[in-house]
Amino acid sequence: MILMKDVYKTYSNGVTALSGINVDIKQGEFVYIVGPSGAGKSTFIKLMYREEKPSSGTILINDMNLAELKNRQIPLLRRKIGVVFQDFKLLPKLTIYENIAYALEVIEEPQANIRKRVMDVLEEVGLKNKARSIPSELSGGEQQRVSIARAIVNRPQIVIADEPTGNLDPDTSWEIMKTFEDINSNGTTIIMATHSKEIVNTMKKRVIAIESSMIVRDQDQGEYGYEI
Ligand SMILES: Nc1ncnc2c1ncn2[C@@H]1O[C@H](COP(=O)(O)OP(=O)(O)OP(=O)(O)O)[C@@H](O)[C@H]1O
Repeated sequence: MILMKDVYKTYSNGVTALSGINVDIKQGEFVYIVGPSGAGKSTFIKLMYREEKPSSGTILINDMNLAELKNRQIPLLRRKIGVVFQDFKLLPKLTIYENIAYALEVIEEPQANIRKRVMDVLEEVGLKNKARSIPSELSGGEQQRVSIARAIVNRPQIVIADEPTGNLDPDTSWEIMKTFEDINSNGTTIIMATHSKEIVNTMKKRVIAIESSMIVRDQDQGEYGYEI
């Protein structure tokens, strides 16, 4: 379902962020990406949703080869993948409803379906009563739940998250992790970069560790493995 074969990524400034990456992630897996700052985790994630292109190698997402993907095909990929960021990336002037509806409008979902789909997903994350609020009226944890709702409103097969609890306190982080577990229990693949030792060690999922641009560990029911 997600396959990387001999993937390299060197940025235009000459920094090699990934070298010789080989990985195979099956539908329904929950995978943590761990490793020191600057190791290449965000780059690994950006390659999967085609924010960045590999310098060489093959990346297959459901048989779609991202290295060969044309720009006009990117919306097709984004229907399969939802993305959640540390800083939420909500549009500050739009309501919660509009923020989520926007994700459906850009993929040209028929208007008639949008209202029901947005309200359904807001119910799933427990924020139906916040539909008319704007992001600054919500707590950090609520804003992150909105961004998760936006990521899953297309019912993607894969959700990728780059340090989604990085700006949240421990209790709120656990609520967010519960939401990700619920999404995963419906068969959605989750790939999450994190610096949270406590979360990784408690959840006992597959752990891929990246150090200095290479995968140095790939364990089922793995541990965080670093002191901080
Ligand atoms: N757009 C870019 N242009 C040039 N170099 C970059 C770019 N993005 C990242 N890098 C470099 O690539 C390397 C890997 O960065 P990356 O952001 O993937 O690391 P990371 O493991 O996600 O780090 P962190 O845990 O701090 O978020 C770093 O040396 C970084 O400076």
